[in-house]
Amino acid sequence: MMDKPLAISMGEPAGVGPDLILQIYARRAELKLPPFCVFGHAEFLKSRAAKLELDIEIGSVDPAASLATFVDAMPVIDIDGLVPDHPGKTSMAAAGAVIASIEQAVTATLTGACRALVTAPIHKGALYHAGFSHPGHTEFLAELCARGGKAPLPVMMLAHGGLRAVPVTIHVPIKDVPGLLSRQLIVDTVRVVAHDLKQRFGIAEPRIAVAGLNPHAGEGGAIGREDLEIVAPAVQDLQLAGIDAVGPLPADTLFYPLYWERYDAVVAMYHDQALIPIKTVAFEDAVNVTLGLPIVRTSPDHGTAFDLAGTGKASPKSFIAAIRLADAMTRGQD
Ligand SMILES: NC(=O)C1=CN([C@@H]2O[C@H](COP(=O)(O)OP(=O)(O)OC[C@H]3O[C@@H](n4cnc5c(N)ncnc54)[C@H](O)[C@@H]3O)[C@@H](O)[C@H]2O)C=CC1
Ligand SMILES: NCC(=O)COP(=O)(O)O
Repeated sequence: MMDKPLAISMGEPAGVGPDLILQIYARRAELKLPPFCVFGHAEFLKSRAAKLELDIEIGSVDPAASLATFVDAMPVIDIDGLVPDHPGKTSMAAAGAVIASIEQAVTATLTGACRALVTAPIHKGALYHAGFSHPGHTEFLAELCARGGKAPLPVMMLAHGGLRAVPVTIHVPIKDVPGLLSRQLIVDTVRVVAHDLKQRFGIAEPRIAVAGLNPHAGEGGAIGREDLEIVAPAVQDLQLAGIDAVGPLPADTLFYPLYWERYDAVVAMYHDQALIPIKTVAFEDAVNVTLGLPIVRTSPDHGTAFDLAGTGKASPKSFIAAIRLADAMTRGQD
């Protein structure tokens, strides 16, 4: 596997993803980065590199040729389509190439041509507008990994060092969260977390904290009954299955460092309950990892940052951390 490149999907052309890919490639030697290839639109990437005044070569290749090319030119697996270079301005015309770059990068990773996938941010609103029917990468990747069979349960995890936060429900309206939460979904999600922390992060016996849904985890049922009726029974099921899970714990105090540091992951009930704490303390460094897939996928924690696209001013730190984590998670695989 070490002789395979990482696959990077180019993300939303109007956002900072392409800028960061190009800037990071320009610093590949200084940062001692593992070789990667970019699934993207070569002419567009050349245009953005020129805007950013980056003096780099871009070579259109296939994944197999990427390792040799990486030293002298950024290897690009060229995606067909029309991709205008307008930082901060989405184009319906580019949606096809954005989606195809993810699809082709997943195929290359599933077939072993690449060793892991790192995705640059997409603009979900722009893709929905163009007819994309998946809420985000996380759910789309599960469908692509199904390869005609049953899709795995994809689990989003934001990680920075020992702080790992997982939402049980992901890209759903907040009003739907209580109805979507079920004992089975919590059990299945925590099982995936426990499995992948063992297999992919080398944590022999993961300790998992499960947050309650309601303030103060429902205060014994007085402030909402979901914690009593759904979360607590799920935690009991997990404990009976030999998983070191505790909860429901009050979500507001759970992210106090002396509290979360007792656990290898915190499983929260909805997107913002998990992501706000980690983005507050580690926005520039945290990485988004999708658990539950047959491939390793990481991503920077931030989005398309249209206000910074084309300026060269976006921080590359989370993207670099995503590359390093994908590398570390697949190092030593055969
Ligand atoms: N993995 C993915 O594909 C993700 C995609 N998104 C998408 O991104 C779009 C915009 O989302 P927002 O909520 O506005 O979040 P955002 O992360 O794009 O921007 C939020 C704020 O953080 C700043 N920021 C973001 N990245 C930065 C960087 N690397 N360096 C310095 N400052 C940075 C932006 O300038 C902005 O002020 C949405 O469509 C969302 O769905 C959001 C998160 C992840
Ligand atoms: N806020 C993180 C996020 O929405 C990332 O979603 P995905 O595109 O990685 O599924």
